[in-house]
Amino acid sequence: MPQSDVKPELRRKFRAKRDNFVANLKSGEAAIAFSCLPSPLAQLCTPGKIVAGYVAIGSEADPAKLLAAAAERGCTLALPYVTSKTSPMRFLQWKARDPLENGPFGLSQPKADAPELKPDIVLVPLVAFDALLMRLGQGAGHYDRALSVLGNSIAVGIAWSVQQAENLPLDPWDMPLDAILTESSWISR
Ligand SMILES: Nc1nc2c(c(=O)[nH]1)N(C=O)[C@@H](CNc1ccc(C(=O)N[C@@H](CCC(=O)O)C(=O)O)cc1)CN2
Ligand SMILES: Nc1ncnc2c1ncn2[C@@H]1O[C@H](COP(=O)(O)OP(=O)(O)OP(=O)(O)O)[C@@H](O)[C@H]1O
Repeated sequence: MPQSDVKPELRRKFRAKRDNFVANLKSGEAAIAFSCLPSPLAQLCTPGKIVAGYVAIGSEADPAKLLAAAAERGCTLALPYVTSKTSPMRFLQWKARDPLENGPFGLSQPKADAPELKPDIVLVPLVAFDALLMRLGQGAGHYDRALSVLGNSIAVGIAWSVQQAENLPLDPWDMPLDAILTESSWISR
């Protein structure tokens, strides 16, 4: 069976795990999670680097404080912009106080006319990851397509530890991550 056919069930399972984990987090644990850049990531966030993040929805790990820390270090920020499942994703510039607009799938996105940027570092949302640093996303292929054309960018998955899967099913287009940051660890090659 094509690997894609087993992915929907895995998405359901790991979204439920993530929801359950976040619902049971103590408020102190939630407050410190993803609140500062781990040193390998801080070292990459030098002035002028372009760092793309995302606006978390639901129980996704929230990179907002990591983005603020990168901006504090002189990085330029970008957020993803999509219009549908099938159209390619672009990264648009975003500054801390710029207003966001409602996009599809309940997303908050920069205004469509913000400048398009090519990120050096991409903080990547995910549904599940494995020890080989492969990821399962929302199923639209937005990040697989974006990462495949970005070339030298560094892709860092941001996830709760319960999102780690034994072995994810892989399709030929799946793009590996360079590292994963969870609330309790930094996993890299
Ligand atoms: N916060 C966030 N922003 C992001 C992504 C993401 O995963 N998370 N994306 C990653 O590609 C892109 C948007 N792509 C998406 C593609 C499909 C669905 C989607 O089908 N969502 C389901 C509900 C998911 C759920 O239950 O958690 C839906 O709307 O039915 C969402 C985003 C860019 N921005
Ligand atoms: N580089 C690519 N070029 C064209 N289509 C692609 C590419 N990468 C993935 N796709 C398409 O995206 C669809 C979804 O792929 P998959 O189910 O692996 O998504 P995902 O990894 O969960 O999602 P995402 O990458 O958005 O987080 C597939 O139909 C696949 O054909």
